[in-house]
Amino acid sequence: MNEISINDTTLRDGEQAAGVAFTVEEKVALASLMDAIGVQELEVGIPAMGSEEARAISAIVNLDLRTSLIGWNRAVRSDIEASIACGLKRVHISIPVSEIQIAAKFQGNYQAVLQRLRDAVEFAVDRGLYVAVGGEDSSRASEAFLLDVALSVQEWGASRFRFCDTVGILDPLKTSQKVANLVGVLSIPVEMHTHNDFGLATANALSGLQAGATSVNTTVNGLGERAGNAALEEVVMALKQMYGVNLGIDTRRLRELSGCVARASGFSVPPWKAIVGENAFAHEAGIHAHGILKNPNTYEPFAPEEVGWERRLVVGKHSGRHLVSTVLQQNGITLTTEEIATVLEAVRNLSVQFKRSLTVEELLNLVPQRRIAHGVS
Ligand SMILES: CC(=O)SCCNC(=O)CCNC(=O)[C@H](O)C(C)(C)COP(=O)(O)OP(=O)(O)OC[C@H]1O[C@@H](n2cnc3c(N)ncnc32)[C@H](O)[C@@H]1OP(=O)(O)O
Ligand SMILES: O=C(O)CCC(=O)C(=O)O
Repeated sequence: MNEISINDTTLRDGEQAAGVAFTVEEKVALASLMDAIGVQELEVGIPAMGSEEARAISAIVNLDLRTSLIGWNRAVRSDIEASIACGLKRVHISIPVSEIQIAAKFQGNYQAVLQRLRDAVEFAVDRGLYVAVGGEDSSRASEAFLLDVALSVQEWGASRFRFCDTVGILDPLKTSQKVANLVGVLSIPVEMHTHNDFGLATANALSGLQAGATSVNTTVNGLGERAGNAALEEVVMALKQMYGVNLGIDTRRLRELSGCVARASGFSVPPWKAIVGENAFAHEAGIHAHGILKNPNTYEPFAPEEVGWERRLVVGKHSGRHLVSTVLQQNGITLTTEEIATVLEAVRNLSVQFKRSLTVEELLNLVPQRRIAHGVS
């Protein structure tokens, strides 16, 4: 793979998730944390929204972070002026490229789309801005028109083209073909923007990178429109672990970042969420726990500490005698094989009754009293 960089859009597409509204303070805190962690670029929001949004973007600009900051704009001069007013030096200009979008927004007039885009790109380039262009709904666009738009903006002075799978309808193979075609004709870098409507956002983002894209839009926790975007933590860890690409991001703080975004967005992370979910490194099942106790690599793709977690072994309905006896021994109790079997039976019954795993205290309460006295003495 080529050199890759992250352009995280938690503060733009992430915040577009229905029901999410960050305060100025939250946007500033999240930008600062992502900067501290080493995310290379942040799409900070939409200056044309004005009021609080513009205030938040200006406040982030004033932090003078190491990370590059880019604002999202329509192909409209006043949007770009709003970005300039916030102090941004980099603008992303979006334009619909599929037939369905152009019909809905530009009465099917392709020439008008190109004209408006040219006007916006040249307006921004003339003002000395770094200009990136996004082909909204690239995945449903005709290949000829997509290439026409991408080559045109390259000629007009844009420095990057974003391939958007706006409604998340691609699979990794189709993504690879479409992105390879684009990369093949462009000399400017291609950025991936993928949505998760079929649960393929991360896979498609990685596929685009393998096909030659060099920048990727992510959001923390996969937050974003509808089913969300490619998750920062998934893309970063997949690149690191599967492809040996280290982006220089402090992955040990990914869990902390996830918690901050969960709190600010008001949406908690499901326990089974890859990388940052609370069960990502928890083991209850007997066969798994037995394996983990011998060698954690049996059931963990990488060490939990790498992303800020600790391994958890929990006793519950699916546990076996190895885990139960290990936890008891850690608490000074050694039981006979028969006694372990009895405790295990009780663990199963209680877990079903409680509909959850047991605390260590609850496990100890299942041990015959005389053994506890014996074990502790
Ligand atoms: C796929 C994506 O995620 S795209 C990003 C979407 N994000 C958002 O919409 C969140 C922020 N949006 C907003 O705050 C508002 O929509 C604003 C400020 C951008 C515009 O607000 P309003 O003027 O009230 O317009 P409204 O949102 O109702 O309609 C969108 C207008 O933008 C036009 N438009 C949509 N995309 C583009 C584009 N890429 N370039 C130029 N014009 C566009 C629409 O055709 C419509 O124009 P019209 O008013 O002439 O019919
Ligand atoms: O940047 C663009 O052009 C649109 C990005 C986007 O949010 C999308 O396509 O879903």
